[in-house]
Amino acid sequence: MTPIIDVCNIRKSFGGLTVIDDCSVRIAEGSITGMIGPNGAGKSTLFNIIAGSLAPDSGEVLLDGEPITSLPAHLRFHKGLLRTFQIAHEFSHLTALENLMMVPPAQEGERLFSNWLRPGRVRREEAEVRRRAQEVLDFIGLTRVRNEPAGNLSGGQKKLLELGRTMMTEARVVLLDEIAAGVNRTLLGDLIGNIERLNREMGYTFLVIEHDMDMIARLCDPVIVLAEGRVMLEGPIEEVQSHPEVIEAYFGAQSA
Ligand SMILES: Nc1ncnc2c1ncn2[C@@H]1O[C@H](COP(=O)(O)OP(=O)(O)OP(=O)(O)O)[C@@H](O)[C@H]1O
Repeated sequence: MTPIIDVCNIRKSFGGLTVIDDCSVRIAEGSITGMIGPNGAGKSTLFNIIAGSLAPDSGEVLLDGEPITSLPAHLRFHKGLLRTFQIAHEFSHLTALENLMMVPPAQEGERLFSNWLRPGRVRREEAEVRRRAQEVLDFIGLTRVRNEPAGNLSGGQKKLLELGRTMMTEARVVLLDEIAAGVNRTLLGDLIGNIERLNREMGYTFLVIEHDMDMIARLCDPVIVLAEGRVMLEGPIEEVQSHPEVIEAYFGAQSA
């Protein structure tokens, strides 16, 4: 397999507590890889280390074979590695369409100098961004609410819009952290359908942390089980779900 993300021997402690313990993970290009594990297993910490919002104590993260361990999150973003975020508070008054239009980095319209020197070009680029944003709304099925402030959207619609924001960039690897939480079943179906289409039609690789096992089962292959900051097991969901140690550590812990 060709790993697009290669996490090598990562360690991370908080105070005296070792949270990620010599952990190595490879994410295959073009996969939708799930990550599960009991509460406190270190999933979010590892995510933050991959996304660049947290520095490991040691170890290396590679993107396409290139070390990115010391790159800040915004530079990883420009390389196509990004995570979805809740629509930030300051964007909640902007419409769904405007939220998408805010995404492209280095918009010409934001540069005073180029505004002044090349207003025609700025207008053309803005029209192009608007057209792209409209296409994204059509793709994710939110055309109906294009002019609604994002703050008025339902939880599920906000998640779809977050996913849409990744389509306004040159995303290659998208990290999804608990996006099923608080989403009704119908919209969850839309969300899953869109993730599959982005994977199939646009070649996105996804890494998905999720407590919703139904979503993991429908979407992810392989599934990585993290426990106590290490990979306990990796494989297809059927294999993972029937593994005695996983039942004990994860499903046992959940049903307890
Ligand atoms: N900034 C921090 N400072 C101190 N301890 C932290 C910090 N971030 C995480 N931890 C601790 O690290 C451990 C792993 O947390 P993490 O959030 O990565 O686990 P998780 O697998 O994502 O859990 P959950 O499924 O509950 O979200 C926990 O014991 C948590 O309390």
